[in-house]
Amino acid sequence: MTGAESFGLTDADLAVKPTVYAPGMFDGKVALVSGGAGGIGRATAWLLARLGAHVIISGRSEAKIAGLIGAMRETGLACSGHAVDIREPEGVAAFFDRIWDEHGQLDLLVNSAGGQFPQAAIDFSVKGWNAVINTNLNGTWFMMQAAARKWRDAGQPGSIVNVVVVTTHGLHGVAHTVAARAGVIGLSRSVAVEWAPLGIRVNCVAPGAIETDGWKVYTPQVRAAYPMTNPMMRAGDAWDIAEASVYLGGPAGKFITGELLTVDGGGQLWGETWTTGKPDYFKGADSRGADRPDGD
Ligand SMILES: CCC/C=C/C(=O)SCCNC(=O)CCNC(=O)[C@H](O)C(C)(C)COP(=O)([O-])OP(=O)([O-])OC[C@H]1O[C@@H](n2cnc3c(N)ncnc32)[C@H](O)[C@@H]1OP(=O)([O-])[O-]
Ligand SMILES: NC(=O)C1=CN([C@@H]2O[C@H](COP(=O)(O)OP(=O)(O)OC[C@H]3O[C@@H](n4cnc5c(N)ncnc54)[C@H](OP(=O)(O)O)[C@@H]3O)[C@@H](O)[C@H]2O)C=CC1
Repeated sequence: MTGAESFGLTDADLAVKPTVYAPGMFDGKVALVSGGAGGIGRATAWLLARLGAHVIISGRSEAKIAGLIGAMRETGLACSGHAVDIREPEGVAAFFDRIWDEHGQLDLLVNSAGGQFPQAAIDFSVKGWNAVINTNLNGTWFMMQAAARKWRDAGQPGSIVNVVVVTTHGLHGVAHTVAARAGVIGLSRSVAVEWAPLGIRVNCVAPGAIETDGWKVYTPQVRAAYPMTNPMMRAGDAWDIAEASVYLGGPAGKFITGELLTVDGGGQLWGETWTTGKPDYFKGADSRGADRPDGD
C-alpha cells in the first residue's frame, strides 16, 4: 500500500510498469474507459494509451479526470475526458454522440465504473439497493447499448469489456453487487450472440481482491485480511486487470466473445472474503451459541 489514504498503483508506477503487450498495438484506435480515473480504470487507461490508443476517460468527478489527463499528457500520451454519470441514459447517449463527432470511431469500451458498500443484505435500504443496482447493472447497460447503437449505425465493429465481480461463491456482505454483476454477466452472454452479426464482441473480467482506492469503503481490519481471499495469499494489482481487459478487448481476443475471465489468484478454489468482517458463526462450532435458530 502506498500510504494511509491511498491504495494501489500511482500514476508514476503506471507510466513505466512493464507490459506483456507490443508497443503500437492500439495505434490509430480509440478506447473509452468508464471509471477511468478510478484504480482499475486508471491502470487500463494508462496501458491502452501506452499501447497507442487515444483514450477517453469518464467518471462522475471532473477533478479526478482532469488530474489523470494532466499526468498522462505530461508523458505525451493521447487522452481526453468527460464527466458522465452512467446512470443517466440521456447523458450517456449525448456522450457517445460527442465521441463520434470528435473521433468518428470507437474501437473498445471498458466499463470499469462501479462499486458498492459493504452491508448485511438483510439491512439493505431500498435506496442503497437501488444505488448499487442502478450503478452496476443499469449504468453498465446504458453504456453497452449506447456503444452498440453507434457501432451499428456507423457500420463499424467494436469490443466491450465489462469489469464485474466474482459471483460464483457466496460473496459475503455485497449481495447487491453480486446480483447486479450476475446480471451484467448474463446480459453480456446474451448480447454477445445478438451483436455478433454487428461485429461486436462482449466479454467480462471478474477481479478478485485488487488493491485500489475503491478499498476505502472497507475497514482496515477487512482490508488486512484480503490476502486470505486466495491461495496466492496476496492481493492483485490494477495492472493485472488492465492486462486481462486488453487481452479480451483487443486483437488477442478476436475469437473470444461472451466469455468471463476471472483474475483472482485462484480465489474461486480457496480463500475467504469477508467484506464486513468474519462473523462468529463462521469461526467454528464453539462460537455458534446455544440459541442458534437452526430448528434443532
Ligand atoms: C474483494 C473485495 C470485493 C470488491 C471490492 C470492490 O469492488 S472495491 C472497488 C469498488 N469501488 C467502490 O465500491 C467505490 C465506493 N462505493 C460507492 O461509491 C457506492 O457504494 C456507490 C457505487 C453505490 C455509489 O453510488 P451513490 O453515489 O449513489 O451512493 P451514495 O454514497 O450517494 O449512497 C446512496 C445510498 O446507498 C446507501 N449507502 C451508501 N453507503 C452505505 C453504507 N456504507 N452503508 C449503508 N448504506 C449505504 C444509502 O442508502 C445511501 O443513501 P443515503 O442514506 O446516504 O441518503
Ligand atoms: N478493487 C477490487 O478489489 C475490485 C473491484 N471490482 C470492480 O472493478 C471496478 C473498478 O473498481 P476500482 O477501480 O477498484 O474502484 P474505484 O472506486 O477506484 O473506481 C470506480 C470508479 O467508478 C466510477 N463511478 C462510480 N459510479 C459511477 C457512476 N454512476 N457514473 C460514472 N462513474 C462512476 C468512480 O468515478 P467517480 O468517483 O468520478 O464517479 C470511480 O473512479 C468496479 O466495478 C469494482 O466494483 C471488482 C472486484 C474487486
